[in-house]
Amino acid sequence: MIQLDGISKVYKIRSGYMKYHDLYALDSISTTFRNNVISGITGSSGSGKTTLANIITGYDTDYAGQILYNNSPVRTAGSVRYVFQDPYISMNPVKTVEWHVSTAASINNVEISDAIEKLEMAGMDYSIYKDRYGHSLSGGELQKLALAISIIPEPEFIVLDEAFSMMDSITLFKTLNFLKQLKKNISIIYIDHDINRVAFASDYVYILNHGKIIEENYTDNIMNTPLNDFTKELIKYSPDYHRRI
Ligand SMILES: Nc1ncnc2c1ncn2[C@@H]1O[C@H](COP(=O)(O)OP(=O)(O)OP(=O)(O)O)[C@@H](O)[C@H]1O
Repeated sequence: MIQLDGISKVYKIRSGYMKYHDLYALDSISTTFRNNVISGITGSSGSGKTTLANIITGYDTDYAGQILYNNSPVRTAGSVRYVFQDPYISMNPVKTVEWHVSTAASINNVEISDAIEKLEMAGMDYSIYKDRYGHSLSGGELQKLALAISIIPEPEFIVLDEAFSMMDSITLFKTLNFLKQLKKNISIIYIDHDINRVAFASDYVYILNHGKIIEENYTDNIMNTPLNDFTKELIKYSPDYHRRI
């Protein structure tokens, strides 16, 4: 369980010569991400999703408020893994798939056969991909590899920040269904700006707007009886063939 208590993140934005104003990327967020569920976070561009992911994963430590990981302010090493938006940054382009998998296995003291199994579960055939270099993989393939690497150590939580944005719809469908198997062992925070994708994958949904959680609820409640006007807009304007103009 990850509990956030009054998390705020302020950027100083230059607004003229020697003049600055405060931008609240996150504004006093208090909530809980429970174990063994898929928690979906959505909201418009700039609403604070990546900022929140950076803080939960310990990537950004410059914030106000407190975070508790299973009731402790100290995050156990490796207990929360982060899958970034951009796999071209997180995966090494001049190393092979075999190198990525074996390195993740040895760093985390995992049998190579178990690490390969994780890759296969994430939808990559090891025998086909093992000699491929990072630079030769497509964005979607790299994103599958990044997901597999994140689950090799069996962390308590993974935080997926737009981590499947380059996948085609069939691969995405299979990957989101795979998350549903994963959640038995790994708790998941899934961030996506598309509320329909978040609703498809998640048990519980958090709506971020201007750095605040303006609504959170079980997925069916959010999608069928949204309370906040902004949530209603996110649903209304999410692209859907049946409502095309
Ligand atoms: N390093 C920075 N300096 C100043 N402002 C920043 C910085 N990083 C983010 N911001 C601002 O903080 C706010 C939240 O940004 P964040 O990247 O968390 O949004 P987001 O919801 O992830 O957006 P997107 O869906 O477009 O990735 C935005 O207004 C952004 O411009």
